[in-house]
Amino acid sequence: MSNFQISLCQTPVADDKALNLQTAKAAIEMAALAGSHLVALPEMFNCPYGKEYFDSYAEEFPQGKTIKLLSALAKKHSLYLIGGSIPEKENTQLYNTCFVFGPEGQLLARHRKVHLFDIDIPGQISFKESETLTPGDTVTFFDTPFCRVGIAICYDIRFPEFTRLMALKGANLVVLPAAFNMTTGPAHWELTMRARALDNQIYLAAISPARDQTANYVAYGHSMVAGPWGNVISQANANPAIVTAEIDLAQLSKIREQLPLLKHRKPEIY
Ligand SMILES: NC(=O)CCC(=O)C(=O)O
Repeated sequence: MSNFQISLCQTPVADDKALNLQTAKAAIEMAALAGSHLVALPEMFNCPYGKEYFDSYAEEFPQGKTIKLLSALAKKHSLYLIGGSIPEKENTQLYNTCFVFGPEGQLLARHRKVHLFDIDIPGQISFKESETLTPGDTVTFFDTPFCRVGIAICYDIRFPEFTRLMALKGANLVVLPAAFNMTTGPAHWELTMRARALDNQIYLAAISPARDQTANYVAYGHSMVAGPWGNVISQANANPAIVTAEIDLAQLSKIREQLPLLKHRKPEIY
């Protein structure tokens, strides 16, 4: 099969974890009804994005409430469910983790954010994930009957080598649960997603929470799918939304034949 449909659920995130789960469940159900084969949620979709929240919202695999819900929903709707990310606890460590479940409800992948978001732009935004979170250390994929899918989380996308590795290992789609902010979002969100898609001639799907101006960390929104030509296929604004797009693998192959960027690399020189 060379075409399949994906949906990105740009859900709002509240302080109330149970409400966040209800919101995610309703969005996944809508995406399933729309006929999507793969559905994805935003970064930290069950928890406000702030280091003071991570520990109390964190869950352990496999018994965590969010984790069990994601597995059950993937099975119920028989789809690939990329569970955004949640704070995950293992022993005493906390991670920013994406759990991926397949159509039988089975765990297919677990990506722990590798590049922690530690930035300081005076007067605008300061954030230090490394004060509470431990980084992961793997490049993460899973296989579907459609194509291989790579997973990264938000700031991971800033590092071109990371996405390039996924493309070289055969990922045709990279899914990125993310939460850019109101400083870097307008400046870099679309540019970065399109650049990673174009350089690697892949589809790139980035999913943000909806914007909440009253939150401590205001997410940019604008969940989007970029294509292998570097084009924007579909993009939300800042409001809650479900972004649906067709992934056309024949088109991807055609672009790679006509403009064989990956074949023309000279790694022996660089
Ligand atoms: N949650 C994150 O990793 C935020 C990354 C971000 O905003 C950026 O500009 O990069």
